[in-house]
Amino acid sequence: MSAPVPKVGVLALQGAYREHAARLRGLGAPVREVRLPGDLDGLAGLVLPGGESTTMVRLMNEYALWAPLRDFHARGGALWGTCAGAILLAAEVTGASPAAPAQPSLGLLDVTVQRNAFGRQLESFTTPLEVAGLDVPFPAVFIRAPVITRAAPDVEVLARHGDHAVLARQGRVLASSFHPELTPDARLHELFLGMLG
Ligand SMILES: NC(=O)CC[C@H](N)C(=O)O
Repeated sequence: MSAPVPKVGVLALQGAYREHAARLRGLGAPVREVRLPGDLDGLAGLVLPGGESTTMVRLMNEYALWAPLRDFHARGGALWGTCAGAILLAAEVTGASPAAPAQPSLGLLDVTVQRNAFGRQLESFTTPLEVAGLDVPFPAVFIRAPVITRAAPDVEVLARHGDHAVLARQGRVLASSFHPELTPDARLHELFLGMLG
Protein backbone atom coordinates (compact mmCIF):
# COMPACT_ATOMS: atom_id res chain seq x y z
CA MET A 1 0.00 0.00 0.00
CA SER A 2 1.29 3.48 -0.80
CA ALA A 3 1.56 6.14 1.92
CA PRO A 4 -1.62 8.20 2.43
CA VAL A 5 -1.59 11.46 0.47
CA PRO A 6 -1.66 14.41 2.87
CA LYS A 7 -4.68 16.70 2.97
CA VAL A 8 -4.41 19.95 1.07
CA GLY A 9 -6.51 23.06 1.47
CA VAL A 10 -7.28 25.69 -1.12
CA LEU A 11 -8.08 29.17 0.13
CA ALA A 12 -11.54 29.60 -1.36
CA LEU A 13 -12.36 33.26 -0.77
CA GLN A 14 -12.12 34.44 -4.38
CA GLY A 15 -10.26 33.67 -7.60
CA ALA A 16 -9.14 30.44 -9.29
CA TYR A 17 -9.55 28.10 -6.32
CA ARG A 18 -11.78 25.57 -8.13
CA GLU A 19 -9.13 25.00 -10.80
CA HIS A 20 -6.45 24.35 -8.15
CA ALA A 21 -8.75 22.00 -6.25
CA ALA A 22 -9.60 20.05 -9.41
CA ARG A 23 -5.93 19.68 -10.34
CA LEU A 24 -4.94 18.50 -6.85
CA ARG A 25 -7.85 16.02 -6.74
CA GLY A 26 -6.76 14.77 -10.16
CA LEU A 27 -3.39 13.97 -8.59
CA GLY A 28 -5.10 11.94 -5.86
CA ALA A 29 -4.87 14.48 -3.02
CA PRO A 30 -7.88 14.94 -0.72
CA VAL A 31 -8.75 18.65 -0.96
CA ARG A 32 -10.69 20.93 1.38
CA GLU A 33 -11.87 24.45 0.58
CA VAL A 34 -10.72 26.85 3.30
CA ARG A 35 -12.80 29.89 4.24
CA LEU A 36 -12.72 29.97 8.02
CA PRO A 37 -9.82 29.50 10.48
CA GLY A 38 -11.15 26.10 11.62
CA ASP A 39 -10.95 24.79 8.04
CA LEU A 40 -7.14 24.72 8.43
CA ASP A 41 -7.26 21.99 11.09
CA GLY A 42 -5.49 18.82 10.04
CA LEU A 43 -4.19 20.16 6.72
CA ALA A 44 -0.58 19.61 5.61
CA GLY A 45 -0.58 22.31 2.91
CA LEU A 46 -2.57 25.24 1.59
CA VAL A 47 -2.77 26.80 -1.86
CA LEU A 48 -3.55 30.52 -2.12
CA PRO A 49 -4.94 31.01 -5.63
CA GLY A 50 -4.71 33.81 -8.14
CA GLY A 51 -7.47 36.35 -8.36
CA GLU A 52 -7.56 39.84 -6.94
CA SER A 53 -5.34 40.29 -3.91
CA THR A 54 -7.12 43.44 -2.67
CA THR A 55 -10.42 41.51 -2.52
CA MET A 56 -8.72 38.61 -0.75
CA VAL A 57 -7.19 40.98 1.81
CA ARG A 58 -10.65 42.38 2.56
CA LEU A 59 -12.13 38.89 3.00
CA MET A 60 -9.16 37.76 5.13
CA ASN A 61 -9.91 40.69 7.42
CA GLU A 62 -13.58 39.76 7.51
CA TYR A 63 -12.95 36.08 8.32
CA ALA A 64 -10.08 36.88 10.75
CA LEU A 65 -7.67 34.63 8.81
CA TRP A 66 -4.36 36.48 9.27
CA ALA A 67 -3.19 34.98 12.57
CA PRO A 68 -4.53 31.47 11.81
CA LEU A 69 -2.64 31.42 8.50
CA ARG A 70 0.60 32.51 10.19
CA ASP A 71 0.03 29.86 12.90
CA PHE A 72 -0.55 27.26 10.20
CA HIS A 73 2.90 28.06 8.77
CA ALA A 74 4.50 28.10 12.23
CA ARG A 75 3.03 24.63 12.94
CA GLY A 76 4.76 23.23 9.84
CA GLY A 77 2.11 23.72 7.14
CA ALA A 78 3.32 24.25 3.57
CA LEU A 79 1.94 27.15 1.52
CA TRP A 80 1.88 27.87 -2.21
CA GLY A 81 0.70 31.21 -3.52
CA THR A 82 -0.01 31.69 -7.21
CA CYS A 83 -0.22 35.24 -8.59
CA ALA A 84 -2.50 37.10 -6.14
CA GLY A 85 -1.68 34.32 -3.64
CA ALA A 86 2.03 35.05 -4.04
CA ILE A 87 1.29 38.71 -3.25
CA LEU A 88 -0.46 37.61 -0.04
CA LEU A 89 2.57 35.56 1.08
CA ALA A 90 5.23 38.23 0.45
CA ALA A 91 7.07 40.16 3.15
CA GLU A 92 6.62 43.38 1.20
CA VAL A 93 4.23 44.44 -1.57
CA THR A 94 4.71 47.35 -3.91
CA GLY A 95 2.28 48.72 -6.47
CA ALA A 96 2.69 49.25 -10.17
CA SER A 97 3.28 52.92 -9.36
CA PRO A 98 4.88 54.44 -6.25
CA ALA A 99 1.54 56.17 -5.59
CA ALA A 100 -0.34 52.86 -5.14
CA PRO A 101 -1.62 52.39 -1.58
CA ALA A 102 0.25 50.01 0.74
CA GLN A 103 -1.23 46.53 1.02
CA PRO A 104 -0.99 44.17 4.00
CA SER A 105 0.50 40.70 3.47
CA LEU A 106 1.31 37.59 5.49
CA GLY A 107 5.10 38.01 5.40
CA LEU A 108 5.79 34.27 5.15
CA LEU A 109 8.13 34.55 2.15
CA ASP A 110 11.03 36.97 2.46
CA VAL A 111 10.60 38.71 -0.89
CA THR A 112 9.31 41.98 -2.27
CA VAL A 113 6.57 41.56 -4.84
CA GLN A 114 5.55 44.23 -7.31
CA ARG A 115 1.92 43.98 -8.38
CA ASN A 116 0.76 44.29 -12.00
CA ALA A 117 4.39 44.41 -13.06
CA PHE A 118 3.95 43.87 -16.78
CA GLY A 119 1.83 46.95 -17.43
CA ARG A 120 -1.27 47.32 -19.56
CA GLN A 121 0.26 46.25 -22.89
CA LEU A 122 0.94 42.79 -21.48
CA GLU A 123 -2.10 42.14 -19.30
CA SER A 124 -1.88 38.45 -20.07
CA PHE A 125 0.43 36.12 -21.98
CA THR A 126 1.70 32.54 -22.00
CA THR A 127 5.36 31.68 -22.31
CA PRO A 128 7.51 28.54 -22.02
CA LEU A 129 9.45 29.00 -18.79
CA GLU A 130 12.71 27.31 -17.82
CA VAL A 131 12.24 26.01 -14.29
CA ALA A 132 15.06 24.68 -12.13
CA GLY A 133 14.61 20.93 -11.72
CA LEU A 134 12.24 20.49 -14.71
CA ASP A 135 13.76 19.13 -17.91
CA VAL A 136 11.13 20.60 -20.26
CA PRO A 137 9.94 24.26 -19.99
CA PHE A 138 6.69 24.91 -18.13
CA PRO A 139 3.87 26.68 -20.03
CA ALA A 140 3.41 29.70 -17.78
CA VAL A 141 0.20 31.76 -17.97
CA PHE A 142 0.68 35.30 -16.66
CA ILE A 143 -2.43 37.40 -15.97
CA ARG A 144 -1.91 40.94 -14.61
CA ALA A 145 0.98 39.25 -12.90
CA PRO A 146 3.32 40.39 -10.15
CA VAL A 147 7.09 39.82 -10.17
CA ILE A 148 9.56 39.27 -7.36
CA THR A 149 11.87 42.28 -7.29
CA ARG A 150 13.85 41.29 -4.16
CA ALA A 151 14.54 37.91 -2.61
CA ALA A 152 16.38 37.22 0.66
CA PRO A 153 19.57 35.12 0.32
CA ASP A 154 17.86 31.95 1.54
CA VAL A 155 15.06 32.23 -1.02
CA GLU A 156 15.68 29.86 -3.91
CA VAL A 157 14.72 31.41 -7.26
CA LEU A 158 13.44 28.56 -9.45
CA ALA A 159 12.47 30.56 -12.55
CA ARG A 160 12.96 34.00 -14.03
CA HIS A 161 11.19 35.90 -16.75
CA GLY A 162 13.36 38.71 -18.10
CA ASP A 163 14.99 40.48 -15.19
CA HIS A 164 12.71 39.18 -12.46
CA ALA A 165 12.07 36.06 -10.44
CA VAL A 166 8.66 34.51 -11.09
CA LEU A 167 8.94 31.24 -9.13
CA ALA A 168 10.62 31.06 -5.74
CA ARG A 169 10.79 28.83 -2.71
CA GLN A 170 11.85 29.41 0.88
CA GLY A 171 11.55 26.28 2.98
CA ARG A 172 7.90 25.22 2.98
CA VAL A 173 6.69 28.29 1.10
CA LEU A 174 6.42 28.38 -2.69
CA ALA A 175 5.30 31.34 -4.80
CA SER A 176 4.64 31.70 -8.51
CA SER A 177 3.74 34.84 -10.46
CA PHE A 178 1.86 32.75 -13.00
CA HIS A 179 -1.12 30.35 -12.98
CA PRO A 180 -0.11 26.65 -13.20
CA GLU A 181 -3.74 25.65 -12.56
CA LEU A 182 -4.76 27.11 -15.94
CA THR A 183 -2.60 24.75 -18.03
CA PRO A 184 -2.88 20.95 -18.25
CA ASP A 185 0.72 20.63 -16.98
CA ALA A 186 0.61 19.21 -13.43
CA ARG A 187 4.33 19.33 -12.61
CA LEU A 188 4.22 22.26 -10.20
CA HIS A 189 1.22 20.83 -8.34
CA GLU A 190 3.24 17.60 -8.03
CA LEU A 191 6.20 19.63 -6.74
CA PHE A 192 3.98 21.22 -4.09
CA LEU A 193 2.49 17.90 -3.00
CA GLY A 194 6.08 16.67 -2.62
CA MET A 195 6.77 19.54 -0.18
CA LEU A 196 4.08 18.41 2.27
CA GLY A 197 5.26 16.68 5.42
N1 LIG B 1 -3.96 36.88 -11.83
C1 LIG B 1 -3.81 37.43 -10.67
O1 LIG B 1 -3.87 36.80 -9.61
C2 LIG B 1 -3.63 38.91 -10.70
C3 LIG B 1 -3.20 39.51 -9.40
C4 LIG B 1 -3.73 40.90 -9.29
N2 LIG B 1 -3.17 41.78 -10.29
C5 LIG B 1 -3.49 41.42 -7.90
O2 LIG B 1 -2.76 42.34 -7.71
O3 LIG B 1 -4.02 40.88 -6.97
